[in-house]
Amino acid sequence: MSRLPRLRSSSPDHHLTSELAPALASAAYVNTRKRKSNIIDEEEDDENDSLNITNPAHSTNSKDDSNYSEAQDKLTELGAERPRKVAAIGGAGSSRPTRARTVSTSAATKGKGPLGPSKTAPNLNSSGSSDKGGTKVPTLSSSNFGKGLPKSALSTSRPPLTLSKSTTRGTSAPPPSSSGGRSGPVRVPVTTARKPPSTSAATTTRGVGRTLRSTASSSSSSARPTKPADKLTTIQEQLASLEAARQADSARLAQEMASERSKLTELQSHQVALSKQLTEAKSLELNHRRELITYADELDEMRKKHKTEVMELEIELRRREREARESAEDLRVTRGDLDRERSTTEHLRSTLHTQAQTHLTLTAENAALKAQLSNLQRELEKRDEEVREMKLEVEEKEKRVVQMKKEVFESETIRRKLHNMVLELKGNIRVFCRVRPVLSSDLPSTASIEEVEGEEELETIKEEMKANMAFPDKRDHKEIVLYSSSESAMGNERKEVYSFGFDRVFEPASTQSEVFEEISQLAQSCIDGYNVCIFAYGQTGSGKSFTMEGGNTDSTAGMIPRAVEQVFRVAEEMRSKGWEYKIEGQFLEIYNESIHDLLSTSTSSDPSKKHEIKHDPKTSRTTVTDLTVVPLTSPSQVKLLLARAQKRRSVAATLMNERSSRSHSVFTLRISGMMVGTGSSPSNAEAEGSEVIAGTGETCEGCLNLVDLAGSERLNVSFGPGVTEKERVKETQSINKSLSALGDVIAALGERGSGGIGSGHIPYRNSKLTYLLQNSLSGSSKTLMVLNLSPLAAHLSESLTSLRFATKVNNTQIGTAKKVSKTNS
Ligand SMILES: Nc1ncnc2c1ncn2[C@@H]1O[C@H](COP(=O)(O)OP(=O)(O)OP(=O)(O)O)[C@@H](O)[C@H]1O
Repeated sequence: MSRLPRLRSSSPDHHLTSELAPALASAAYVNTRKRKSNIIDEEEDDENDSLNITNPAHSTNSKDDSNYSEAQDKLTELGAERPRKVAAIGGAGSSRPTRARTVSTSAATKGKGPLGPSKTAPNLNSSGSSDKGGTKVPTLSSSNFGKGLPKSALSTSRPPLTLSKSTTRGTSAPPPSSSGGRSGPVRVPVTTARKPPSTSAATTTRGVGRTLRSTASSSSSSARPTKPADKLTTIQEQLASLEAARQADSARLAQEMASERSKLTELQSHQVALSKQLTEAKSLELNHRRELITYADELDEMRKKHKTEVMELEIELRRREREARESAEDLRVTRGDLDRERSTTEHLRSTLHTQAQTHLTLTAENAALKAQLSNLQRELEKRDEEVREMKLEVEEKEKRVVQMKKEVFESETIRRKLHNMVLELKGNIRVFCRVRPVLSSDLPSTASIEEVEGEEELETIKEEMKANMAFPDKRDHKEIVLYSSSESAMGNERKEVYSFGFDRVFEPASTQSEVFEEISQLAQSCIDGYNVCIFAYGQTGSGKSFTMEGGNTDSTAGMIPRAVEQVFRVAEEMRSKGWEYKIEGQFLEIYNESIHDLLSTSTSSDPSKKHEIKHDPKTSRTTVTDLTVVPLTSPSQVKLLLARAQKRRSVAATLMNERSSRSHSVFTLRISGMMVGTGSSPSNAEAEGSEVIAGTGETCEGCLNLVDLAGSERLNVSFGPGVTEKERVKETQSINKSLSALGDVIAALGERGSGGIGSGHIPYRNSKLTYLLQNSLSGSSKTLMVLNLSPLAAHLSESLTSLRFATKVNNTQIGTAKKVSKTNS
């Protein structure tokens, strides 16, 4: 860049223009004259054709004028072109030469810019159009022409030549630049400036010819009839004047041609010199342009490099700024952390202070605790000593427990013996008497409850219905007295008193639990391995079923559920004493001397099933074939069995009406026990942790029979309307047979026990009932008969019969009961 001014100063415009202008002007002039001469020749030919007049002088003048004009244009062009090129180099700076030339050309065409009209253009005076004068010849003014040309070329004594500006040239040539401030040369358009003068001259010449011809023709046409000779004379005069003028011009032009030729020679030598200078200038310009290109390339390179560096610096700057921001953020965070750390440190200091105080306190407490610990250790040692002593004591006591258990076992055996002795002393067959209360159902239909107004009246009626009974033994409850009055044959009232004594008499107000309290001893005997048989004897409606089965509530539960409950309870108690028990139950009915299974799950009784009674003399065990035997695991299970049996009896009752009153039902509870010892069985929970007592293997099997006998009445009072005579007779015979057989068996047992006659035979086989209860009625069993009595006076006779039968049984000595047991040892 710094070298550019130097280039501009070394090539000033004015210097190059002053050197080139003369040579260019002469060269342009020669070329222009050559071309112009050809054009003039052509125009002269045209004029000669139209006028048929040959005028060499005029031809020469026209050719010279046009050549001069063209040379002037060429000079103008050359003079304008050189400064333009130099100006382009100096002014454009970095612009390339070729490009500058192109721009200059277009600008010259438009007549604008540095290549506008040159200063020489205004010097070309236009001295009017040839159209006006018609004969005016264009002249070149020497004063104007001298500018821009070498003085040597203009110093000729050539007459002033006035270049008449034609209308065509004036309108087509561009006007002088209005920007006047520009000092560059104005280029005259070459194309338009070259031809119009000659064309104008030719046109003028041709116009003159045509004018002459038209004038001649018009004058000849108009004057011919009048003065043709005058016209011809006028024309000849004009021709003469024209010829004189032409000759003068020819002479002048010849002189000028000579001077022009010498100028041409001089100009050619100048042209050669200028060509050399031009070549040198071009090479210099080329070098400068190369340098410029090189500098421009270097400049571009430097600019790119600079731009790259600037960009890198900007990136670096942004990176530094970002790092600065990050550093500032880190600094802020670090300050925050530092503040927090300071506060934490403060807090820790205060905590440390507190901890130090706490440490002192704890140290003091620790010392105290150590002292306390040593005390506790001493105490612990003392306690350990005590524990050891207590362990020894426990061991001693455990030994005592084992010893006591053995004593319990032995005492249990003794208890059983004593219990059995007590029962034997009481008698192996005992009789209880129970009188049921008067029920609302006992009231006559004429005195139903609804009709009875008050409780007292009801009680009064009940008292009136009662038989005259008394229970004089208020201490032992063993006596019942019945009073009856009858008329004798003489008509006198005969009062009779019947006193009966039994093992226990239960008044109407007695409860189920009071009755069972006496019976429970027999249940205990059953668990101990004795066969027990409990009868409920009495007329229909006397309360046999109530006594044996009872009601649905716990308070009204009968002997069967209570006995079962007690058996389970005692069996559980005996478990801790080394005894394991298995309990089974069966429930059958004897009706018309045939056995029916009341626990069968079939809906109807199978007549094909014949239940037979079998006795095992070795085990003294009685079994009934095809009878359902249910293992019992809980007392509540018995209630379900009783309900099932009741259901089957109800089904049978629909067929035979009140069959329960006309049949014997026997519930048998079979209890099998074994002395397995303690700890030998996982189910013996109480033995865990205690010393194991080996089982003796002793077994026992008891059988508890709870019998609800058929109604003992011998009259047909309770038979229903649906019972046929034959059935009635058969039922009555069966009941009488079985009950009398029972009485016979008891009587036979009594006789054998007392050593009387017929002691050898016991008629068990006379009825199914006695045969079934053979082992429970023999001397090896305990038998209890509960006599149920109706309290009603209407049933007094039957009550007396029952009391007499019971007394007979009660007076029987069956013998000594035997325990059914085996000992492995
Ligand atoms: N001690 C009593 N206390 C209250 N009610 C009783 C008592 N004894 C019996 N009964 C009632 O008397 C009625 C007859 O009793 P139950 O059916 O037991 O007589 P039964 O002798 O068994 O007659 P059947 O021989 O016809 O079976 C029943 O309604 C019963 O509830």
